[in-house]
Amino acid sequence: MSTEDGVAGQWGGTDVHFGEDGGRLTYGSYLRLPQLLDQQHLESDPPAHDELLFITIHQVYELWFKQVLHELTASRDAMLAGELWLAEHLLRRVHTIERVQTQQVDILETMTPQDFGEFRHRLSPASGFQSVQFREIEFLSGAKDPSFVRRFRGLTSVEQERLRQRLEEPTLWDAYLEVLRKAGFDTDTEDALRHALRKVAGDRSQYAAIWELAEALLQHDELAAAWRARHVVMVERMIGTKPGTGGSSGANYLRSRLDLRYYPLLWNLRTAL
Ligand code: HEM
Ligand SMILES: N[C@@H](CC(=O)c1ccccc1NC=O)C(=O)O
Repeated sequence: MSTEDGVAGQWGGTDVHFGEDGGRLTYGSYLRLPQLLDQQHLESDPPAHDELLFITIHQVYELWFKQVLHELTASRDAMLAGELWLAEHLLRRVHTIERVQTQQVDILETMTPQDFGEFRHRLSPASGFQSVQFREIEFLSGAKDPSFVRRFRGLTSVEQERLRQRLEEPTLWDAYLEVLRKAGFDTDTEDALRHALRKVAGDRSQYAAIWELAEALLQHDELAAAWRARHVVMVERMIGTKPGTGGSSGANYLRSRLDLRYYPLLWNLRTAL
């Protein structure tokens, strides 16, 4: 038996041509690989070896941001529809993606400051500060800050519209308040809300789903904070105290954002437990 016969036998004894079922869908056409793999264009000339890594890492971040927005939007809508198990299930998927995103910093840190320096000067005034999806995640999570929209330079009208929409629509926190109201809690004042959160925390057998949802929100908040902390340390390693290509003070600006929390009341609750 020839090697060819052996392979054919293994796959059912017929002459199989993988992915040629009437010339329809293939792996590459389904995943749009010709398009996807043609989107890495270096600014450096002659090409700096590490610029491909820099572009790839950022593109992977943006793909995960797209997925995170998909899941967070659905989680918010599940809360509004009273489907608490689904809201929690989707948030847990988001946590897993967020952990991977923070770990990706390890890959970028295999680039030295000297090798980054070969193409960094070509990037100005572009910067991660201009990531629309990153800002959408912040807004949807609960940290709406319209001043970021004003500070964006060079947004397309589609991007502007996406951010405007995110500023208008309910956040994950708004949806959680709706969950509390449906369970009979008063959420009109901050005091009433604190009282509701303490009550949920104090009777976990009665409010299991509502408590677990709050824990999943807090986890999302903690993982976002972990990414910010990891990013700023990477920045110090790469560029020290140099100003950023986006026009900010660099690491100093990023440090000013480390205290950001999406759900301060869930953190304050800890002191009262
Ligand atoms: C060599 C690696 C990196 C360096 C040196 C760096 C540096 C910086 C600096 C200095 C800023 C402040 C804005 C400015 O440029 O003035 C910034 C902001 C930002 N960067 Fe990076 N960055 C790096 C990698 C990344 C990666 C991989 C991502 C993933 C998407 C990212 C996302 C962001 C975001 C979202 C902001 C805005 C943060 C905020 O406003 O809170 N950065 N970065
Ligand atoms: N802001 C960085 C450059 C940088 O990292 C960057 C540049 C263009 C697009 C995305 C970037 N990533 C994060 O800021 C710097 O100042 O070195």
